[in-house]
This record gives sequence, structure tokens and C-alpha cells, in this order.
Amino acid sequence: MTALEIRDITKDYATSRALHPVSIDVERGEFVTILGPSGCGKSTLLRILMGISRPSAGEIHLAGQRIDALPPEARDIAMVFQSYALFPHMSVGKNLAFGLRMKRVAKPERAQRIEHAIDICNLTGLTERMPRQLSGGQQQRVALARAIVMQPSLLLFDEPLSNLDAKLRDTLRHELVELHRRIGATSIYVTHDQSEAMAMSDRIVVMNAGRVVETGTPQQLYRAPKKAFTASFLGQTNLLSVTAEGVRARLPWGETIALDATATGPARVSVRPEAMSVSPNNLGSGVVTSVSFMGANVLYKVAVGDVTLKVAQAGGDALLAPGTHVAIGFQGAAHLLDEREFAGAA
Ligand SMILES: Nc1ncnc2c1ncn2[C@@H]1O[C@H](COP(=O)(O)OP(=O)(O)OP(=O)(O)O)[C@@H](O)[C@H]1O
Repeated sequence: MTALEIRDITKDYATSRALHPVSIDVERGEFVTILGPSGCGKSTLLRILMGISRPSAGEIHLAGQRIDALPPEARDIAMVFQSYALFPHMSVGKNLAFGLRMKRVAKPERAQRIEHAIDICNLTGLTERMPRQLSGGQQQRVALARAIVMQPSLLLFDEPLSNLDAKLRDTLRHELVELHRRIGATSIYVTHDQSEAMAMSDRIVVMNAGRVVETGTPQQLYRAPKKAFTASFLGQTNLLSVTAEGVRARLPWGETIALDATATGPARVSVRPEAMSVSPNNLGSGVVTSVSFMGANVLYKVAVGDVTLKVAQAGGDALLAPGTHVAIGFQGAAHLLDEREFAGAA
């Protein structure tokens, strides 16, 4: 069942269009991430969902009700901000009670909901503390508890983990998704961090320059993206211009590679660095130009004619020195991208 329908939302500022018609559907219980680089329109879309900003055109429906003309307080939506946005002069308990008091939720139910949120957000024993007496991770848990205590139809997250250190971020990622499932929430999570998006989401909406580029599960978008932008934004990849010859394609330096679809003529493919290997070979077509030891693997940059390839090789006992001539091997087929984008981008 569709919980949220964003239909052809646009946003024009005086001199620029921040959102071209954007349409996104979110199913009840889904965890959907909006992923895109800085300036792609993520925050604009969130502000419109919250009701802090008005769309120039389009409609938003939440739980069957049209909400795009409603003020923020009349929308059944709660938001968790990057900056936590806790009330600094109120204890944890009072922070959690605030929204419920505004909504005139009766005292016994208020107490019950707060207790439940404290429990599931791992905040037991901290009710009387002031925000300044909490760590960053605890403050973000309070912000989360303050959102879920409202039992909204939709939870919005605006890069909520980006102020935390890497280890805590990783822990809270898992906690947050687990909590989302446990309370049966419908969530939209905004980030520019592709690994966060892949680790957390049921579905990812990739945005760029005010448009939805592509939508899919993390696996679909990583393994079989339609667009070059998606392929290069989710993980590292090599985007290569090729000439497709049926089930194979000719690479710029003359070798051929298997394709995962059939095509003819100019096309663009994506080949992940881990789907390539290099072996020293004086007659090979490539020359190693740089070597980075990454721990689990070694990342080589390899020049082949005018093209520089990224090749990730597992292991790394015997590193190849820059200047080594190498043959390039391919594991599996190159992924054929949507050619229309290629034509448009050329
Ligand atoms: N008040 C405004 N007036 C004019 N242009 C704006 C305004 N707010 C945002 N923009 C423009 O709209 C576009 C989208 O901005 P938005 O803040 O939504 O991007 P974002 O994806 O959230 O980026 P970031 O991750 O850096 O916050 C940008 O080009 C931005 O410069």
C-alpha cells in the first residue's frame, strides 16, 4: 500500500529551478533513501515534505490525504535533523513530551509513549539529563525518540548521522533500520553517503541536478544501473565508451569484452574495478600509473591508450610498481548502460 505519493513536484527559485518534476512513491513500512550529491535538491524536497517550503507545482499525498497545502503542524510527519535540534533548556524527558503536549495527548498515554521510546532508543536512565550532558550519539538517539514518540505516518531523516564519528555512525545505522522495522514506520532518509544508502535502504532514489536519475533496490542499482551517473555514484566504476557488436563490445584500445545485454553501435558500459585484474606482461596493453594499498585489496590505476582504468585486485602481497606493463583481464560481462543518456551527454 502506498503511504506517500510525491507527484510532479517542482520548485523554482528566483533565478533557478531546484526541482524539475520529481515523482516518488513510498510504500507503507518502506525505508527509502534519497541519495545525491550536494545541491541535487534533497533538502529542498525535504523542506517541501515538512511544509517549511511550498512547491511551485505538484501534489503530495500522505496516507491518502493531500497535504501539500497544509502547515507543518497539520502534517503527520516527524523529522530527525543532522544537528539534532533538541531543546537545549529541556531535559530528555521534556524534549520527548513537548510534541505530545502540543498535540494534547493525555498524560497517561504521554508517559507510556515516552517510556516506550526511551526503552527502544536505548536511553534508559537518561530522562533527567539535559542535552548538553549527553554524547553526540545519545543526543541523536533522543532526537530519534522525539520523532517516533509522535507515531507519525512518515519519518524524515536529514543526514542524521553525519556529525558522528565513523564507528558510531555504523552502529547507529543498524540501530536505526532495526528500529524502523520494529515500529513499522515508513521512512525517508536523505544522505549524500552512498555506503550509508546501500547499507540501510529498501530502495534508493538517486537524484542529480534536481531530477530523479533512477530508483531501485541497492542491489539493482549497484549491479545493474541504467544510468552512468548511478554507476559512478554508487561505488567506484569504470565508464567506457565502446562499440557494441551484439553480445560483445569493442573497447577503445581494440580488445573486446562480453556484454550483459545485446546492442550494436556506440554504447557506454560500466565495469567495476573488482571485475578486472592485471597481470604483468611486457606485451600487455596497459601500464600501471599508480598503486594504492587499501588493506583488503590493492587499487591500481592503469593507462591503456587514452583511458585510465581503476582495477581493484584482492590480496596484495606483491604490489606491481608504477611503470609495469600489464595485461588486463575481465571477470564476467561489462554492464551495458542506457544509451539515451550517453547520446544526451555526448
Ligand atoms: N533559497 C534559495 N534560493 C535560491 N536557490 C536555492 C535556495 N535554496 C536552495 N537553492 C538551490 O537549489 C538547489 C538545490 O539545493 P538543496 O539545498 O536542495 O540541495 P541539497 O541536495 O540538499 O544539497 P546539500 O547536500 O549541499 O544540502 C541548489 O542549486 C541550491 O543552490
